[in-house]
Amino acid sequence: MPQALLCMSHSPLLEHTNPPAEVKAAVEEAFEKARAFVKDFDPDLIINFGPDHYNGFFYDLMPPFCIGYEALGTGDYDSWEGPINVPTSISQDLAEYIISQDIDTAISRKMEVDHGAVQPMEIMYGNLSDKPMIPIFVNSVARPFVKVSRVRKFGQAVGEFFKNSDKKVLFIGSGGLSHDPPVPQIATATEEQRAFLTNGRKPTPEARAARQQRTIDTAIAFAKGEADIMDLNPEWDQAFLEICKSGDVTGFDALNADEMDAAAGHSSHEVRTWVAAYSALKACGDYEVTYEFYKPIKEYIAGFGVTTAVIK
Ligand SMILES: O=C(O)CCc1cccc(O)c1O
Ligand SMILES: [Fe+2]
Repeated sequence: MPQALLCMSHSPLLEHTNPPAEVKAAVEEAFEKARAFVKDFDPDLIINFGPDHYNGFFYDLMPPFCIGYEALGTGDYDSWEGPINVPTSISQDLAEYIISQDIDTAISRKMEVDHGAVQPMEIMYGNLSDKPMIPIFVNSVARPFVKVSRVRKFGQAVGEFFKNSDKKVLFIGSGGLSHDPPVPQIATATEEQRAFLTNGRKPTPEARAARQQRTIDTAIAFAKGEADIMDLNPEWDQAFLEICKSGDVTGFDALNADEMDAAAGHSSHEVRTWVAAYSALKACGDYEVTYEFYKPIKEYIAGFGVTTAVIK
């Protein structure tokens, strides 16, 4: 059965800040195009490569990759909260296949996934309880990072597993492109932030609300040119989109984490989810990108991209 791909940026600010009406309309149109694509492809199974922002994964135990056997949404920023419809036996077979290919992966029987992982599914389907989905965590904020070539090989192994599947599989990647939202980094964290990054699971409602308000305030200031975060980088984003469209996923290998921090912001590493998804699709066959949307949107703190692709 065939495979397809949807990669898109996410932002918890979609419902919290107000870009100009034409920008909102353009984003809504991109979502509509993506929904039509997904509806037309009508997958049996979703393989969802998602990041996490210290809602499900912390420095008490930080794997580069983790396959969810069972999972639940953390509900941060009013995202999906509670159980997700994960086909556990397929997750298990996938993990067994990946390690048989000399690629390591963590697994979780209770994986917690945040807004970053669930937002594409919420936009496509409105819930995470109907369509079967295997959540795959790809570490995209917490150093140390594996090389991008490793993410490509991990994605490739996932793709190979589904190449001859009897199910129609949609690979989703969620995140990016250039952006630098106010997520603390371990290297520059205060004592209080270090404690949160290591042990911040199940925040109090007050702590969660404060964190969310800080992001919203930063986005509003950023749009006015007044925030102390790095600018978006449309040139970097376009170059990344060119690699996606080239069909040569080894082109991702040249991405380097230090350079990405400097050029595209400390959350640009979320494109690792795209690298994994595109590499998975490529393992199933030569692909073509059938739709691309891109706009740098300060109110969402995101170089905002949406792409779809199919096997040629
Ligand atoms: O509070 C957070 O954890 C960061 C929220 C956030 C903001 C803008 C773009 C993103 O991709 C994102 O995840
Ligand atoms: Fe994010």
